[in-house]
Amino acid sequence: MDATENTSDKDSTQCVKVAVNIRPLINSERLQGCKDCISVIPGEPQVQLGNHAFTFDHVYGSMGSPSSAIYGECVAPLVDALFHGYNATVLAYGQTGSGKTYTMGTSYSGDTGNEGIIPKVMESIFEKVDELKSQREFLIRVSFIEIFKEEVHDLLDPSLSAPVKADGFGPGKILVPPRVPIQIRETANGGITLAGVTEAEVRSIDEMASYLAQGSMCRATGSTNMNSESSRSHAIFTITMEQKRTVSYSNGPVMEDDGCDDFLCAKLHLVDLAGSERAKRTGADGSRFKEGIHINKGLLALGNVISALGDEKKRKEGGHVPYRDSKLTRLLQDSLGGNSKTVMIACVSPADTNAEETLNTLKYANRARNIQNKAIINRDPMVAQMQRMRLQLEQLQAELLYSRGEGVPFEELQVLRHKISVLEVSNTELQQELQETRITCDRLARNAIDAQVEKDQLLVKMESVRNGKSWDEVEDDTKMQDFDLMKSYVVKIQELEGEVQRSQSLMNSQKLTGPVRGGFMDCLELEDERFLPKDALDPTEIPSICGSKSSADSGEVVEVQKELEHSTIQDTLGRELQELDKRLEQKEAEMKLFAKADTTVLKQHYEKKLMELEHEKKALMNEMEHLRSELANMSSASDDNTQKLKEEYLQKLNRLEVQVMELKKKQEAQSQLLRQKQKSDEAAKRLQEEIQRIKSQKVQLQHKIKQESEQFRMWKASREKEVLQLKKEGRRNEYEMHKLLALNQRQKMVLQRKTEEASMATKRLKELLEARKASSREVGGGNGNGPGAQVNEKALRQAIEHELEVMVHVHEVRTEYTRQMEARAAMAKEHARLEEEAETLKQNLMSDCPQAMSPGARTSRILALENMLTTSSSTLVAMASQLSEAEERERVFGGRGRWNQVRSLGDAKNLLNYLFNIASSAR
Ligand SMILES: Nc1ncnc2c1ncn2[C@@H]1O[C@H](COP(=O)(O)OP(=O)(O)OP(=O)(O)O)[C@@H](O)[C@H]1O
Repeated sequence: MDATENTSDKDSTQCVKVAVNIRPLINSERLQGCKDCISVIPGEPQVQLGNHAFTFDHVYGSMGSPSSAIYGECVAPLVDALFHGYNATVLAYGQTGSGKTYTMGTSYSGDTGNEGIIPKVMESIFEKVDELKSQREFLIRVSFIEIFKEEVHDLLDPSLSAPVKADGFGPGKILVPPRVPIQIRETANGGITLAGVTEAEVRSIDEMASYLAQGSMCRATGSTNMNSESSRSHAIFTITMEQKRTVSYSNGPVMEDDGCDDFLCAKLHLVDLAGSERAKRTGADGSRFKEGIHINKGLLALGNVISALGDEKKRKEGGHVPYRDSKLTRLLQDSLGGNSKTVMIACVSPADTNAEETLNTLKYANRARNIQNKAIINRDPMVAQMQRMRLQLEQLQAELLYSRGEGVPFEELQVLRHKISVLEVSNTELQQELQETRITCDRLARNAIDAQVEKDQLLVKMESVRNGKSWDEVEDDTKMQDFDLMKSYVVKIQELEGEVQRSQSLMNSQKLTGPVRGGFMDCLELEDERFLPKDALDPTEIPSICGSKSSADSGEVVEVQKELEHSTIQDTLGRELQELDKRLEQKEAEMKLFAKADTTVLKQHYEKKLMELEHEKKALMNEMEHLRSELANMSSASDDNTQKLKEEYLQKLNRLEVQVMELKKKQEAQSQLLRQKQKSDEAAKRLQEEIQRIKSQKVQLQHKIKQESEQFRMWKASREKEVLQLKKEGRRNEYEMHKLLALNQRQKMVLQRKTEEASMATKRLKELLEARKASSREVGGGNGNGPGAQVNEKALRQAIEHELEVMVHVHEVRTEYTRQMEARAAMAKEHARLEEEAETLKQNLMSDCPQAMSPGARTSRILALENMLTTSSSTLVAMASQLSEAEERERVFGGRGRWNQVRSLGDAKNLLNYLFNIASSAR
C-alpha cells in the first residue's frame, strides 16, 4: 500500500482498477475451428479487437502478462488494504464461459490445488495473520451468498448440505429443501446488510477453505451449449476481518506499516458474476431461459450503474445512479462508487465466434475505469456509529425546538447545557459539604445531650446534699444505669420536640400548598427536607431550561425529561426509604433501652419504698401523738422528775418531728420519681406508636416506588413502540421518496425527450415551410401540395426503402454467416473423423491385416482416401475464405445496417432523425 493511502483518509478517491484476462481457446472452441480474434500490444496493457483498441490497467493471457500474475499485481494490494482497515472488492465480469469462475476459484472443491484468486487470498491472509498475531488479535468471519433469479440465498446455510442444481434438484434428483431468500436491509448510515446471513467465524485456512468448498457445492450451476458447468447465479464470497491491537506503541515491536488504530474492521468481497448470454447461442430454453433473463437483467442493471458512474459529465452533475434496479447493484453499491478499493477483472474468450460479446465486455470494462471510489479506513464501527448518532440526536433535538418557534437557538441551548453541567457539579459538591456538616451536627448534638445529662445529674446531687445526705450516699444513689436512663429520656424529649415541630411545619405547608401536590409526596418531602439539597434539579423545571413546557410535550425532549423525572423521583423515594429505615432502627434501639431498664420492677421498687416511708411516717406520727398525750398528762404534775421527763419527751418530739419532715421529703422525692417513671412509660408508648407509624409509612413508600417503576416501565414500552412505529413510517416514507425521485427522474427524462422531439419537429416544420416557400417561389406561387412536398415524400420513401433493403440484406448475411459457422463446425468434425480413419487405415495396411485386400485394391483405397482428405481440406479452406468473406460482409453491412444497431428507444429516435436528415438532404 502506498504512503498516501496509509496516512490519510481524506484524499483516498481512487478509480476502479480494471484488468482483462484473456483465457486460451478451449477444446470445444478448437473443435469448432475457432480462431483467435484478440491481439495484445506487446509490452503494453492494450488489446485490439478488429478496429477497436482499448487500454486497461493490466492485460493477462494471449501473450500479455501471464494469468498467474493476476493475484500478485491486482489482488495482493487489496489484501494489504484489508489489513489496514479498507473495504475491498474483486469483481469478475464477462460473457458466459469466459473464465470468471476459473479466475476467481469459486468452484473450489478443496482437491483442485490453489487455482483461482480466492484460494490464494485465503493463503496470504493466514500467512499475514501468523506474522502479526503477536501484535494484534484477529477475528475473521466469512459469508457466501448467491443471487439466483433476483433472490439472495445463503450458501453457508447449515440446512443446505446437498449440492444445488439450477433446476432445484441435487444430483440424482434429490429434492433439496426450499431455500429461504435473504432480505437486503439498509442501515441508518446507508450501508447494506443481509438479514440473517450466516457469518462463520474461521480460525485457520482449512476452516475457511471448507466454507468456500461448501458454498461452491451449493451454488446453482447448470449446463448450456456454451459452458457445461455454467454458473447460473452471481456469487459473493465475503471475508470480514476485525483486528484489535494487543501491543502498545511504547513497549511493543513496531510494525513496518503500522497505522495508529486500535480497532479496525473491513470486508473483502470476492464476486463471481454469472455470465451474460444469448439464449440462441446457449440453447437455453424452459427454466434455463428464465435464468438467463434474470442474469441478463442483473447485468443490464450493473451495466447501467457502470455507465452512470463512468460518465464523467453525469458524475459531475451528481446524476442518479440506478443502484436500486437490481439486487446485484444494491449489494455492489459500496464497491462501485462507494467506500471500497475495487478491482474489476474482465474475462474474455479469444474465439472469433465470441467477438461481439467480447467487444461489449471490453467496452464496459473500459467505462468502469472511470468509476471513482472513495475508500476510508473503517475504525471501530460501534464507536463511530454511536458518535454519529449522538451528534445527530443533539442536532435534531435542537432543530426540533428551534423549528417549533420556541426561540431557543442551538448555540443558546449548548450554553444552557453547559450551565446545567456546571450546576450539577457544584450541586454534588454542596451535597458532600452538607453531608459533612450533618455529621458534625450529629456529633455536637450527642455532646450536648451528654452535657445536659451531666448537668441534670449534678443538680440532683446538689439537691440531695442540700437535703442533708452525705456525699458518699449521694454517689451510691447515682448509678450508671440512672445516667443511661436519664440520657435516653433527654434524647427522647429532644426527638419528641423535633417531631412536634415537624408536624407543625407539615400542617403549615399543607395549608400553604393546598391539595395540588400529592399528600404522600408532601409528607415525605417535609419529613426529609433536611436531606434534600436545596438546589436539587426539579424535573418540572426542565422545560424551562430547554425551552417552554409545551415544547417538551413530544419527541426526544419529553423522553429525556420523563427519564430524568423518573430517576429523580426514584432517587427521592429511595432516600426516603433509607431515612425511614434509619429512623426505624433508631426507634427500635430506644425501645430496647426501655425494655432493658425493666420499668415494672423499677415501679414496684418505688411504690414499695413509698409504702415503707408511709408506714415509717405513720409510726413516727403515732409515737409523736403518744408523746404529746403523755406530755399533756404530765403538764398537770409539777415535780422535778416529771419536769425532766417532760423535757426529754419534748426533745424526743422535736427529733421525731424532724424525722417526720425528712420522711415527708423522701416521700415527695419518691413520688416525683414515680411520676417521672409514669411519664417515661407514656413516652415509650408513644415511641411504640411512632414505630408503627414509620413502618406503615415504609410499606406505603415501597408500594409507591413499585407503582412508579411500573408506570415508568409501561410508559417506556409504549414510547419504544411509538418510536419503532415512527421509524417504520420513516423507512416507508424514505422508500416512497426514492420511488417518487425515480419517477421524477423518469418524468424529467421523458420531458427532456419530448422537448427535444418538439424542437426537432419545430425545426423540421420550419425546414418544410421554407422548402415549400422555396418550391412555391420556383413554380411561381402554386398550392401547398405542390411538387416540393412530393419530392420530400419521395426522398423519405426512398430512404426508408433503402434502409429496409439493407436490413433484409444484413439479416440474410447473418443467417448465411450462422449457417456457414455451423457448416464449418460440421466440416471440422468430419475432417477430424476422416483424419482419424485415414490413420487407422494406414496402420491396418501396415501391420494388422495386410492380406485382407489385394495390393491393387489397397492402393486404390489409399488413393480414394487421400482424395477425400484433399477434397475435405480444400472444402475447409474454401469455407474458411467464404466465412471470412461473410464476416467481412457482416461487418460492412452490420456497420451500415443502422436498424441492427438499435438497442433502445433513443437509438430508434436517432435513426428516425437520420432518415429525416436524408429526406431533407434529398430535398
Ligand atoms: N485461464 C484458463 N485456462 C484454461 N481453461 C480455462 C481458463 N479460464 C477458463 N477456462 C475454462 O473455460 C471454461 C469456462 O470457464 P468458467 O466456467 O470459469 O466460465 P464462466 O465465465 O464462469 O462461465 P459462466 O458465466 O457460464 O459460469 C471451463 O471449462 C474452464 O476450465
